[in-house]
Amino acid sequence: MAGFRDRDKKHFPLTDSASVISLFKEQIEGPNEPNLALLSITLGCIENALTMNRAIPAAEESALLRPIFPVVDLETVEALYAKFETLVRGSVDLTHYESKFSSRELVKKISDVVWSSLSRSFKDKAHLQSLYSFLTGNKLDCFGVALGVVAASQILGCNDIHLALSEDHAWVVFGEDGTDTAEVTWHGKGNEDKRGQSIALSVAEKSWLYLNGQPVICDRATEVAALVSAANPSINFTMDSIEMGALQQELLWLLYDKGHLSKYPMSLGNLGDLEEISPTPGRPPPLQIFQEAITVALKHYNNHHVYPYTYMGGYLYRKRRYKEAIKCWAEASNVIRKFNYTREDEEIYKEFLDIANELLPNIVKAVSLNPNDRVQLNILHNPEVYADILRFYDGICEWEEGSSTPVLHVGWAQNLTFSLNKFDPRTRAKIDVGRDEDSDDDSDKDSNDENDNQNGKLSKEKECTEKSGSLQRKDPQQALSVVVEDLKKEEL
Ligand SMILES: CC1(C)CN=C(N2CCN(c3ncnc4sc(C(F)(F)C(F)(F)F)cc34)CC2)S1
Repeated sequence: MAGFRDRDKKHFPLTDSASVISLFKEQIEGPNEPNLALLSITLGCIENALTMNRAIPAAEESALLRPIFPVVDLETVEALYAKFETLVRGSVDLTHYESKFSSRELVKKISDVVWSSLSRSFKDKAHLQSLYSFLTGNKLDCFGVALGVVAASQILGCNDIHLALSEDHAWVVFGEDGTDTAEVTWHGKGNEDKRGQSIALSVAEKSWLYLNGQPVICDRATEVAALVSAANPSINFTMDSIEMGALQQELLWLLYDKGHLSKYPMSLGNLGDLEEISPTPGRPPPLQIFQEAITVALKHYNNHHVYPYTYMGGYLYRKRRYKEAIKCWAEASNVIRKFNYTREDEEIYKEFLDIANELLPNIVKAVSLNPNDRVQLNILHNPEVYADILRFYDGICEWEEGSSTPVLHVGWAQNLTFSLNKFDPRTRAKIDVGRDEDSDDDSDKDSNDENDNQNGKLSKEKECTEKSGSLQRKDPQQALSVVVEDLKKEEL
């Protein structure tokens, strides 16, 4: 049972990042499980002090120089913790729930306790992810509600209730073997919340939002990693708190060294981004951390996570390593093609739209401006790069196939042709799209069709042929130009 123990209290008042690190270190090392409410309140209090109302009036120029780490008093944290504990224990009468393991009704009740305390103001601002925000402002974002439910569960002694994380949604798992699932928060804008409902396999099977049944299932230490990862050092659109970013970075390395990021690709991505901003001496370079996230996704999540590839692709793009960035985006597309697009997948749609309609065209423009740039080895004459761009688009076409909602529109086609036409025709002739030689025995293809049909996904050949006449994918450029024609017709 979590509680605010004397061993926790001895760290206070927290006066610098070292004291925060030692509090988290002791909490993670045990012997008791880390107290999520205590850590979320504490980190939220520090984030609030370091990022809110930081507009520095010119008169206080010296403020820019003076260290501003806030002092976190025991009284402040203890009062907020007691408020949360009173709310939770006062609202949930555990005598109504006799079972050793949690029931769906109990999970829904705990979710209702957090939910009913929320103010109605809009919830997609920053800094709404901690219990500090909940207890001082009755505001939480969708992640914060899920974390609050798990922190409340811990206070109630429901140690089977744990956080489940996809790349854009959070829910809980519970029950005897931890495989029951329940929505506890909302998702996106204008979607009715489904709190209390299970993440039925039918929904999870093909949608990116639920990662096809491959979410990150947290234990208490991974839940600490999630609340640390969710910390937000930004002061405003253009400025970050250096102190908050450094604290988040040190906490992530503490969790990394204890193995608590080893099944959490996004937290490794966050760490890689922080290392790019401010490298820690003696630690691996960002690229190695991003590679580790990809390896985790391959090993533990059957390569169903997109973000490990877009973390690395974004980094390589910023370093102007365009050939490698495009390779990463082709790999990201190789993941998304396994899903069917649904209307709640907007976040990843925007990610691919940005790559296709901003980043790729920027690269093609940049390298065509100075074709003799030895560094770029003029990627417009590199058949591998051209093939990767085709793979990138092919994955998005396959993502759309069998989906309830269309993905592509003529804007995509315009950018597609802009990017592809910049490649030298001889280069385009050099690639092999791996089309099958005309084989006599079509049985395996039929069986493929059959399997594909079962998953509601027609085979690429069949769908592509149907979509664009008797196309035999002789020439990829022809294939794409036919798809482009179709899209233009649809637009008219
Ligand atoms: C390559 C990128 C565009 C750069 N940042 C990315 N992030 C930033 C951090 N981020 C995250 N980083 C750590 N953990 C989580 S859990 C989570 C979520 F499940 F969606 C939740 F909880 F609903 F918000 C999101 C998320 C979301 C993805 S992906």
